[in-house]
Amino acid sequence: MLTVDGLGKVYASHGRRVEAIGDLSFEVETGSFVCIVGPSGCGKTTLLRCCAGLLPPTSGTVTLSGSPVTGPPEGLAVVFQEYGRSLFPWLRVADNVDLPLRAAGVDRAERRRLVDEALDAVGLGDAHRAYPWQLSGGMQQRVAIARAIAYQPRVLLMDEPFAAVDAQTRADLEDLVRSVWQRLGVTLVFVTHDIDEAVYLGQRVIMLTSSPTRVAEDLTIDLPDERDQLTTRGDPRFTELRGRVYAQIQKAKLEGKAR
Ligand SMILES: Nc1ncnc2c1ncn2[C@@H]1O[C@H](COP(=O)(O)OP(=O)(O)OP(=O)(O)O)[C@@H](O)[C@H]1O
Repeated sequence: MLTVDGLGKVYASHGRRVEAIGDLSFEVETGSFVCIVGPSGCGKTTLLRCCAGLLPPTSGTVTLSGSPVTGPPEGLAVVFQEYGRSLFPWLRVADNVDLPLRAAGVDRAERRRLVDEALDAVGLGDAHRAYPWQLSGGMQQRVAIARAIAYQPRVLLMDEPFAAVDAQTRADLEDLVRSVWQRLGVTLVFVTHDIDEAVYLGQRVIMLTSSPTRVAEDLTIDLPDERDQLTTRGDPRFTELRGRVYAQIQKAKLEGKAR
């Protein structure tokens, strides 16, 4: 279980004070898939960074399986939006995927197996020896996902990972992430500004208000577990759910402007 309890974050530098997160509390059950949406600048990245132990909260706590998160916890992986900056350009694809396993002290044979398996899973079984800059944006993001999968995390945090790829690649990557989640049983927290994506992917969608951020609504996505781009997105219930999320985000934006 990942628990965010009374989380607050204020950035203060050079005399400027930004209350990015007001007071956030929610729980993510082990093995579940939760999407987080909210207006631009409402603190989604800040929230993920606090969950990943990369940023200390100003108030409140994040706990993972009962232990307070005070630094990057073991068994947690993050996939960021900027794949271009998250891969090392001087390392080949396989070495990029291998890096966290090496750091974790996994033995050589096991590392090779995990790297092969992860690259196969993302459809890059033939790209081991390529450099990241030789690949398209979508392929680079696949490498970043492979690196996270190979590490076999218990918790995977994804921060707008498909924002910079084209629509077709994005649909493929969405399905890839759902299949990885189903196969690995990982706890997945996925931040996106795309309402349709959140409803398509998640079992729950947590909607945030504008800064200072709170939970506006925590919506259960009661669509069948087996999802595909055509049937699911054509389901009248999908349209209802996306309408509800859209209305909530519009409300949050208007309230943000009125503040
Ligand atoms: N390092 C920082 N120092 C000062 N202010 C910051 C810092 N990082 C973020 N902020 C501010 O905190 C607020 C929330 O930023 P954050 O990036 O978490 O939002 P977001 O919801 O992820 O945004 P977007 O949807 O546009 O990606 C913004 O007002 C931003 O300017």
